Amino acid sequence: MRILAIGLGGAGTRIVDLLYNHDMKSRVGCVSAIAVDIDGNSLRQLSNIPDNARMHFPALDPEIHFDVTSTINVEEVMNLIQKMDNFEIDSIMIFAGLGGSVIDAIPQLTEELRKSFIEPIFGVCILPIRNEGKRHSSKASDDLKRVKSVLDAVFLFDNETWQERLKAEYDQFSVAKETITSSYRQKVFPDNPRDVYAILNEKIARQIGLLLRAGEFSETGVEAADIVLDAGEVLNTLKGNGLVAIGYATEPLRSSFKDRFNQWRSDTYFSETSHKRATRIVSLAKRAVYEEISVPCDLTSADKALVLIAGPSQELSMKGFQTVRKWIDRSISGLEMRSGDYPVMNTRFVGIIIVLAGISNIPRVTELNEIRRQYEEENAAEETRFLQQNEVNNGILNGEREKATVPFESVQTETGAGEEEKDDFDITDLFEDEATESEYPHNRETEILSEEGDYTWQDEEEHPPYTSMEREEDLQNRANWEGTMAAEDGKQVLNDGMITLGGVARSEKRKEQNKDNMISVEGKGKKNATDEQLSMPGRQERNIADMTRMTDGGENKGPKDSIFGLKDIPSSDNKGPRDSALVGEKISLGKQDKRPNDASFGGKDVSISFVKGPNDSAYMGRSFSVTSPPKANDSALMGNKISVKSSGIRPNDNALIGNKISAKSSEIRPNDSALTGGSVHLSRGTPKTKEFLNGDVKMSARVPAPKDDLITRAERRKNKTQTETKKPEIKPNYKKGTISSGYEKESEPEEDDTDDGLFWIK
Ligand SMILES: Nc1nc2c(ncn2[C@@H]2O[C@H](COP(=O)(O)OP(=O)(O)OP(=O)(O)O)[C@@H](O)[C@H]2O)c(=O)[nH]1
Repeated sequence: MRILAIGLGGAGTRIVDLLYNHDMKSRVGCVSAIAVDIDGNSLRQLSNIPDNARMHFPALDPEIHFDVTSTINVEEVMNLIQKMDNFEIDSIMIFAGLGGSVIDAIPQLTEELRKSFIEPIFGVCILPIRNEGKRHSSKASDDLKRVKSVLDAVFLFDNETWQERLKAEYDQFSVAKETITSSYRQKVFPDNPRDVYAILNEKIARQIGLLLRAGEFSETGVEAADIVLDAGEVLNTLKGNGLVAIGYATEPLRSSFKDRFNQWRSDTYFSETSHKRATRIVSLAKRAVYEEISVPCDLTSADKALVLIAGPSQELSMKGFQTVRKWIDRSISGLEMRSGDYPVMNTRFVGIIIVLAGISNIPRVTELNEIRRQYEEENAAEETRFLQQNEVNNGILNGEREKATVPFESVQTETGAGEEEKDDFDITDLFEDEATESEYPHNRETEILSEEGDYTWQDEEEHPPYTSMEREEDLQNRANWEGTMAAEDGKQVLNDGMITLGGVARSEKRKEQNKDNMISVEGKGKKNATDEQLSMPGRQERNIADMTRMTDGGENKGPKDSIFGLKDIPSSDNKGPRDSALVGEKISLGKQDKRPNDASFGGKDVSISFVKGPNDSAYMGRSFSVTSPPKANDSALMGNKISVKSSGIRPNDNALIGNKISAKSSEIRPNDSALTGGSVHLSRGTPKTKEFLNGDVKMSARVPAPKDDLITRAERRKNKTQTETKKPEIKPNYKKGTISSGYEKESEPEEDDTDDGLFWIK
């Protein structure tokens, strides 16, 4: 899927920078990137996005109030986008950190983009870490509501979850390696925020990048992509579906000499280990959904899903795959589930990607909303107290001494005065308080309060403008978080130059208040093991998913179409399967009254007799045998081995493509450039072309002669044979996976260049 990636702010630009880097390394070229920020320092530190694609909009004076939406000139951004050499894109993706300031530009930017692009616009948004403070989390909650309402879908990635998870993983790894003398093998979780972000960004870029690269080729014409996935499949899963999460889990395959040797052992060996391979796919899927997911969520609240498995074909267990499909299909609340398997040769990994779209239950989002609610309540209480205190002060200034001496709880609390101090109230205390409090940015609210007499930030949809003062506080909170992270390990905080800290001084008291504002959300238990799983509430009135064995389709109700597959599909049932129903290693249908309609057949061995002909691009697989059907019309037959017997009507278009084609007793010959393949056998043809037939192409008696390319090709082949030119075997460009939109492209053998699975699928 080709995208225009727009990075906004520190988080957005850094992630897009990395995504762009991965894209260049993979030589696929499906990402066109620009970075927009108000922080020039952060922009300068990017290392991959070209300079002319970085846009810096400095605030006139960061110390005074500035509005991000007017600071960032959206028209200039649009000009740059239009000037860019934009290839045909399938969608636009905007990357930004929730709770930051630059994300405020999304609504405006989206509005402009929609004027020029009809492609869907998605967001990739980062949820903040808890320690960044209540105000930050509260703004993140507001931001999410706002961007969700203007974008077609929003991918979420939770910094908090992933930071904890990776830290636990690193800790576990270091403990495990303590016995090893060479310290360089120890992985230590960094305490520098920049390095933490770098690790998190790597995860995000990998999850998103792999999904994008699936289905793209390198421009050089070299078959760099092993997976071809129709971008439409991904877009259909995402579009109009609110919040999206991606789960991505991989497992390295053992590559000892013995294992390599075992690859050449008999089929019996593989059948013995088939259960093991199936279990691996299932456990990878569980990991992808429960552990390695961009934001932990309730699977049963998802509306749509997309499942892809990839790896060496002999390791991809169809049984495991079908079990996973069935599990996901039954678990999600919606009905749409897409899936595909992608055999990738020469890789040492097996992996799975699971995309869940339209999720309604994401605990972290609920938590942010709750923090926002609490924060607003606290703000309201504080403002009320402040107003009351102002009134008291005014009373004192007006000489109303008695009014000032009225016991006032909040004043006592603020000053820490005990009961005995009640009578010794000193007017100077109030002035001190006033001086201290004057630093609090309350002017606007005070005005509102004095006018309306009550606090009015109750409207859920009303978002108070994000002032530069608030921004400074956020930055301060973030600095606290950075400090805390370092302090945990007793290490010095390094100045990473990545995040510019604001320069507005605050009183000690205000800092204390900030501390109070820090949330104390019920902490997650420290993860001790990586296999710890989230336990999500199960869905009511659903069968318990069978994760280990193949499950029957269900009692009296017919199984969903997507459940068909595997070895055999019963041939006696007259009710034809509906949709993309037939996927499996071996499919056999006989005497069906009703033809299967859509792109129904995908599998290794498909055998169909006496069926009402499938009409679309129905047959795709390795080996086909079609007996006496009405003609297959479109580009129907594609596979390694195609055999058409007694066809009443010829297949017309570019119908036959495969390694080995055998058409017997065809009454009418295929006319167009119909026959393409390594080995073509037509019987009952006219003898006149015999002189041209050589090598793999044979024609006998009564089939009308092919008059198109075939003759030329046969002649060419003959000449080549005569000059003893060694001719490489002709292979079709595409080899079928198991869904209609998924093709495996055969690529040159290529060694993995990393051991982390990053480029094992390009
Ligand atoms: N994963 C990840 N998250 C980041 C990164 N930088 C910042 N964040 C998170 O994103 C949130 C927004 O931060 P930024 O993107 O730096 O904010 P901004 O939009 O540039 O606005 P400022 O508030 O001016 O910094 C922060 O609260 C962090 O939680 C990063 O490089 N990677």
